[in-house]
Amino acid sequence: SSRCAVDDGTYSTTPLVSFLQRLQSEALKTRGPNSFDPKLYVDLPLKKDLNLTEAAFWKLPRVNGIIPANYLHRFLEDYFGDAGEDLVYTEPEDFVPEPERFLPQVSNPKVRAWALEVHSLWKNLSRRVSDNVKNHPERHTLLPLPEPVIIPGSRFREVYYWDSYWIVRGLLVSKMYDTAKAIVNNLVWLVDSYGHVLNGARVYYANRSQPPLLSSMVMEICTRTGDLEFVRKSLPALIKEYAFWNSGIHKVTIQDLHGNKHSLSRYYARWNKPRPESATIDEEAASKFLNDSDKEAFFREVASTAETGWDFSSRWMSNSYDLSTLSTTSIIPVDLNTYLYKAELDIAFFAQKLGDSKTYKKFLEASNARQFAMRSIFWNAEMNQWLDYWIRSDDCEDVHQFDARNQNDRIFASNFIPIWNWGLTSGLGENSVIVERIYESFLKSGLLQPAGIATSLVNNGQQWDFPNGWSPLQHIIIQGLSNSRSKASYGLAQDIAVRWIRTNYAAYNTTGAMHEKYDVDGCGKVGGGGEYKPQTGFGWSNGVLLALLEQFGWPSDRDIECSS
Ligand SMILES: OC[C@H]1O[C@H](O[C@H]2O[C@H](CO)[C@@H](O)[C@H](O)[C@H]2O)[C@H](O)[C@@H](O)[C@@H]1O
Repeated sequence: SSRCAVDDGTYSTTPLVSFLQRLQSEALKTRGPNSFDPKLYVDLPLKKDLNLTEAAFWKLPRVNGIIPANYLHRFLEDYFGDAGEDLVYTEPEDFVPEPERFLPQVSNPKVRAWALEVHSLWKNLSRRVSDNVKNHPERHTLLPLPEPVIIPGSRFREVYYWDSYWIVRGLLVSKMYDTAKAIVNNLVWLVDSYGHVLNGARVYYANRSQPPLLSSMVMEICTRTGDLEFVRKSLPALIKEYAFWNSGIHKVTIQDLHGNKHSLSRYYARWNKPRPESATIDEEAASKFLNDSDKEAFFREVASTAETGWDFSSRWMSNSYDLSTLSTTSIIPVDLNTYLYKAELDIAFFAQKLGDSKTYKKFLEASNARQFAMRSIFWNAEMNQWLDYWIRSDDCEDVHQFDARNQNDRIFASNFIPIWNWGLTSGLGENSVIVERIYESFLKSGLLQPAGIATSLVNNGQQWDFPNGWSPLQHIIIQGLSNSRSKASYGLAQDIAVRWIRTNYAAYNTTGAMHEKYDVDGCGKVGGGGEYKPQTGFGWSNGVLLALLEQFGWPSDRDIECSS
């Protein structure tokens, strides 16, 4: 990992988070590692003030340094509410059981009935922040978002940044425009308060963000509703968030072989300690590092990987099987820059609509520059894919010199994320030829599996690796393939959508739930691996399912069951 000195303005933690982390570590000693979820403890709301709670905690008896289980249990009951209790159920005001003209192209009765069930799941995932949080913010790690929220589900009891994009996509299919706007308004509130959208709406997530898709949410809502007033209100936050990703530690300058200097962005958390929500796990993982500065560097890589949304994946490791080789801050990622290119185009579009020609021009130029940069640094003409670029760990220069050997030629779904925006291929050759090459490259990559697109080809037990397939990645690549204007590519998009919908359906029938991730190795299999138990609910999977059903429909004579 990178050892270059960087002034990153590392975030300070709050007394509440420090205390809850201490509680988490004591609870692990008492309860043992089986089924232990460290996040639970940092989500607990306090019933009384922190000083009273801490005083009672220090008075608890310890036997051989361990708090006895019955004492811990009583302490938790007396001093804390349940995790998640600070968000209360609320019926979304714009929810109706069957919206008018809901999925008109889905005529198969089984699929229709299921789609309506998935639509009704928005009610399960709908919450508002309880008044307790507004009255006593210092007793909660939850942030007091002003408007109703949709959560991913299960242990993810709070709003997440990039999940929200696919939740918005699904809400738009469900015609829940006000709920979709409320989600964006909450994220705008986070930008106003913190200067960026947080990984999630908890104080312990303030040290990092997640893949930046806020402008894309505004764009989808604007396209559906034509609400320019909503765009006008959101635009300043989009511009402010853009600056966060394009300055300071997130900005990287690299000079290509022709002497052109390019500005690209990377993930970089302002944190070099264990993640509070997984502190016991991070401490254990870091125990193999002997000195403090190596530990700090490792914790920084861990938190920065959480910022990527791909936590964790061989994509960020120099040794695919060894988490201690995480090098995220030394990687310039293809997907992040694709999202930022999209943000530049979105902001330019909004500015033009609102008559702000200066902003329009500035962001259009920025998008052209990033297009050029991505072509120069990421594109690999032999593989016909875009590859993440690794900065060598001993390269501490302000301007890095491009070296083609530093492109990471391992195969990941992210190597195809730029097809979300075919504008990024401009300058790569004649459009239909390049589409054909990328299409062939994708087919040969090994990523396409019986039940969808695998995240990578490495089966190392990490959740953003083989054999897991994730809804957001399916959706982006399907969107890209279907937007290429090539018939073959559209056919492939539809084929992947059918595989994905079938596997979601089969798993729903056997487990009664929508899942956070799926195993694409076979139809109906749910995903696994990683540091926490697989979760259900699930915001982005519901959103992607509804969006795909809207785009491709489901005719009455097409089977929904897994084909043998
Ligand atoms: O608690 C561990 C980590 O959990 C989150 O990451 C995963 O769930 C998120 C919500 O669905 C999703 O956005 C992310 O892509 C998943 O990997 C959280 O975002 C991490 O910061 C956290 O450490």
